[in-house]
Amino acid sequence: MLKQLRILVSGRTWSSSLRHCSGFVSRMRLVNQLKQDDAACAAALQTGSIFLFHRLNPLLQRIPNGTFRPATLHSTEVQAVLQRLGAEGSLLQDSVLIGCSEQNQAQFCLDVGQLDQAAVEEVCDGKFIALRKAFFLLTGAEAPLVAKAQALLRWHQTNGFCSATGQPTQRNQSGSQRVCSSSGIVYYPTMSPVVIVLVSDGKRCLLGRQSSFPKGMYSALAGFCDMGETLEEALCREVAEEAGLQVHSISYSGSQHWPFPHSSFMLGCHAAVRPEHSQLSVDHSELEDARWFSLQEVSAALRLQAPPPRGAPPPLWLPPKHAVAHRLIREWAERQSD
Ligand SMILES: NC(=O)C1=CN([C@@H]2O[C@H](COP(=O)(O)OP(=O)(O)OC[C@H]3O[C@@H](n4cnc5c(N)ncnc54)[C@H](O)[C@@H]3O)[C@@H](O)[C@H]2O)C=CC1
Ligand SMILES: [Mg+2]
Repeated sequence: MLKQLRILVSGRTWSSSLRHCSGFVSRMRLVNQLKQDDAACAAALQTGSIFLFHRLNPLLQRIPNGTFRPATLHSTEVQAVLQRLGAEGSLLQDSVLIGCSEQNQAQFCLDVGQLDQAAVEEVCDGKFIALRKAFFLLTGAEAPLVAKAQALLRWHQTNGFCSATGQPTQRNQSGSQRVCSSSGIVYYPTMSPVVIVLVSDGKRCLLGRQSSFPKGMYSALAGFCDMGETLEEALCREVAEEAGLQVHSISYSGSQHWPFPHSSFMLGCHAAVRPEHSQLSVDHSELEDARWFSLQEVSAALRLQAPPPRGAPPPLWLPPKHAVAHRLIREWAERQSD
């Protein structure tokens, strides 16, 4: 492991200090070092693994048990693909650092949108699949990494110019920042904070749906935080706006990065309303519908394994397992059953 680390950081002396660190600590320190040190990051790219995208769609491979995983190629394999398709080898340098594997191998992502999609798919034995669909197909732990990769690639594709001077911005080797070539202003990737809350009246939970959701799907209420708001203020405002309710007893559950529509930082909470104040007044400009659901209805939806067949009347359908909304709904159902 140390030998590998030394190669990755081109012999920098700090690698010896990692000898006493846990695997997790050494990985975090390696990623932090690679963000700051262009030469070390360029060296790590030569031995790293790469997640490929085509116009922000990740490359997935079907594995023998019928499930999907993101295709991860060694950088030498990506170079061979580029060569075979007649692309510039320097395209590899556009790779963006996304993390570090448990084997201390640096992980990158690269968008090959300028190459012919079908040709890359054939050479790599995979398919580029829209992230919304890929999110339902990926059951392993890689889904958050793929989401992070897409978010970073999108940020680079849309932040090529300084919003103060209009001049081009240049990225560092890892892609952790961009700097305006004229003013020196430094830009970092951004996320929008979103509060998401499962409201309960003690016996039932409140779920809503937007018209853009798949038929039958309901989720916890969510909304973007306004500038200057606390998490609690944003939560109370969103529930008041969308459902006409006043909540109390807010408790934090967990967070997640969510790549849609761009890059949101979801802050998941539970909250309560008094049963005598549970009369809904739904804002239909924001939500197509919002309703109270019983434990029985929610438990049945949690047991569903596959989407409802086309044409069948849709039962209650919940967001995918790795969405924080799913986690909030499951937590509520477990507490009710206790
Ligand atoms: N991971 C999960 O479990 C879930 C994630 N979500 C995500 O939460 C996000 C927010 O939920 P909504 O009910 O749509 O929010 P919302 O209730 O705040 O309404 C969306 C509107 O807010 C405005 N807005 C304010 N700041 C914005 C910003 N930074 N970016 C975009 N729009 C902004 C826009 O006018 C937009 O149409 C959604 O984009 C959705 O993808 C929603 C439910 C479940
Ligand atoms: Mg909303």
